Amino acid sequence: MWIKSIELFHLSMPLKFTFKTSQTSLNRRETLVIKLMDDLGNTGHGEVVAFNEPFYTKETLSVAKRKLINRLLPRLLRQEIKQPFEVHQWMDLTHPMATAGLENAVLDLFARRQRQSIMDLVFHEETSDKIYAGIVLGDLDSQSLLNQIEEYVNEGYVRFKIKIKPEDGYAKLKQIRAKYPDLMLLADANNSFTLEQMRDLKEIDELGLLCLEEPMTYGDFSAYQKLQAQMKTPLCLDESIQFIEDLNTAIALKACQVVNIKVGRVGGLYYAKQMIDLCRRHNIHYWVGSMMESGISKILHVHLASLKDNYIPGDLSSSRRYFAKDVIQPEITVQHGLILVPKGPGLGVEIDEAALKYFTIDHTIIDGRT
Ligand SMILES: O=C(O)CCC(=O)c1ccccc1C(=O)O
Ligand SMILES: [Mg+2]
Repeated sequence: MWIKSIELFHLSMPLKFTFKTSQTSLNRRETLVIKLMDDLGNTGHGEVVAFNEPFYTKETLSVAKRKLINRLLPRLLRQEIKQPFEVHQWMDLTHPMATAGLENAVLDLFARRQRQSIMDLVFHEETSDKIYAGIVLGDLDSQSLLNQIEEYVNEGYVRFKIKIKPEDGYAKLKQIRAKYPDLMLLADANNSFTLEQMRDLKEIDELGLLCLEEPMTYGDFSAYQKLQAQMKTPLCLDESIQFIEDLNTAIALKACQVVNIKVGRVGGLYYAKQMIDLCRRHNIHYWVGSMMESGISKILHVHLASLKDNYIPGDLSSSRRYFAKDVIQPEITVQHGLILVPKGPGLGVEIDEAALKYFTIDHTIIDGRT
């Protein structure tokens, strides 16, 4: 396969709500969309989901963009692509989200060209036709949390993740639990606790959470090891696991029981699959997160969540919860708590070109002469 044209769309999508975590506050989401076209006129899309500020991982959107324009994308025009994952032979993992966006676009293109779903191309196993959705709620006051949970439970959602910080995380979760004793509930602390707060952590441990995501400093596997030894609640790693080595270390130290898989964070579906294989071999649970992305990356995560041994429903909910409009057609919708997995070629959805254009704040054509 030869790639004939490459476009890069820098999107800015206003969020319908302010998303507050222990680390940041977001009211608009900027990402990059890579559009590739092959010699037969097929197209493929991938999204680069780095943030403007390095609050989550170190990679920023501006650095990822520069590297894609100057180095990575021009290379795609110079050689024949025989297999989608061969791009990893010449891309390193210094900017995993740039790498992932490029790989995802090549994969979508390759799969569409073969009239095959990306999941059939990459995983040779049975997948679900529909998956349970999951809501993520930011660090809101208790009353807003309770109101929103009620609203979403009434809409049919069954799984809730709450962003917490040490000051009031336990109090909020306790109130939710009191009202919803059987709700599928988890909490994400985004690195805001330390082992000094063991008393709070022990209290949280009594709430029957599905898991506790990233309580300790990221990458501090020895802190996770100590904490997991004292908690019944499975610890879940997200930002601490960026490379296969991180996962190997976590497994060796018994630092977690669960891993949140996000394609962008780990550098593409190639690495996500390796991590899933590793989790399966070591009886570590995995499930699928995501990061307030447009439908292009969200739907990829919906596909990944259609693997049948996901531990819990993912951070995957309707497009309209986040944005006034999405850039994919059909948008992601949730009915009776479920999302249908689109089974068509590639990502199984089309791009809404008008919406893509509407959200674009910068457009670059890569002609190979840069
Ligand atoms: O609603 C979503 O897309 C998931 C939100 C989420 O939890 C998140 C969003 C941005 C950055 C990091 C995280 C996280 O999982 O830690
Ligand atoms: Mg997280």
